[in-house]
Amino acid sequence: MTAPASPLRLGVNIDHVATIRNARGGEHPDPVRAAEIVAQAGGNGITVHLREDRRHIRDEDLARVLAATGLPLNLEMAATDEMVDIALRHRPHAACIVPERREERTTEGGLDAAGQHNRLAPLVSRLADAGIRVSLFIAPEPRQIEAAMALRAPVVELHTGEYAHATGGDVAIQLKRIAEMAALAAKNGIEPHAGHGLTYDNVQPIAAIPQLAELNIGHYLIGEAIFCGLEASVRKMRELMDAVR
Ligand SMILES: CC(=O)[C@@H](O)[C@H](O)COP(=O)(O)O
Ligand SMILES: NCC(=O)COP(=O)(O)O
Repeated sequence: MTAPASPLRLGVNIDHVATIRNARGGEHPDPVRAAEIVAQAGGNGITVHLREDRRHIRDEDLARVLAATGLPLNLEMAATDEMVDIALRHRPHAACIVPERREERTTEGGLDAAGQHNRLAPLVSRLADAGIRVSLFIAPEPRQIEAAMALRAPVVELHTGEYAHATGGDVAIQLKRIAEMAALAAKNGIEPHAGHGLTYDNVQPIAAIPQLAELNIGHYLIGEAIFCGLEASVRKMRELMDAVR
């Protein structure tokens, strides 16, 4: 008999509220208001990515977003001393280490945890020693899960971008990779999360993977919010996820 799947949390990435705000350089729309609406709509967490170039979320947003709701904050950040210092000052619930290339349009791949053990180990320790739950945003590959184990990361977030962009028979191949890596992570005591590029149309096969504990979804929800409002877009995503768990 298979064990029932555990509840699946929805973390809402509000970066692109700040993208729109920054387009005009003022204060509207405010990511704090977005965080409050996510809380009302049944989101389980807030995710923000403080990019090195500050193209959306900015330093001054962090304290305000943290104070806005009782929801846990997942701070996505590059593996740099500057970002670790910021995380230690703000003490978010979780810090998700992501790869960053200044010129990229979005986070195109996973963190090469396997190839950067020595660089990542002291950063992971500093965060963990401060009581911050460390997550590694990795491609769904066995060697990256093994690297997360070696780094004693309690969480991995599996990059779903290749799945989201797949077509035809490749969709099932990419889904299988994610399902297998979620199972491998869970078997080894690591809590698997997933995210990137998820939409109403592609979320359910991912949400049905029983080991996954959290999905982080942003760009699509903020885009849909333009048409139906943020509360409605979060509620609809929640319903789609709940329908398969
Ligand atoms: C790591 C990740 O997937 C998120 O940060 C998401 O991509 C939103 O930020 P960008 O759109 O700036 O990549
Ligand atoms: N880590 C993934 C995330 O936070 C949201 O990614 P996206 O839905 O904006 O592509």
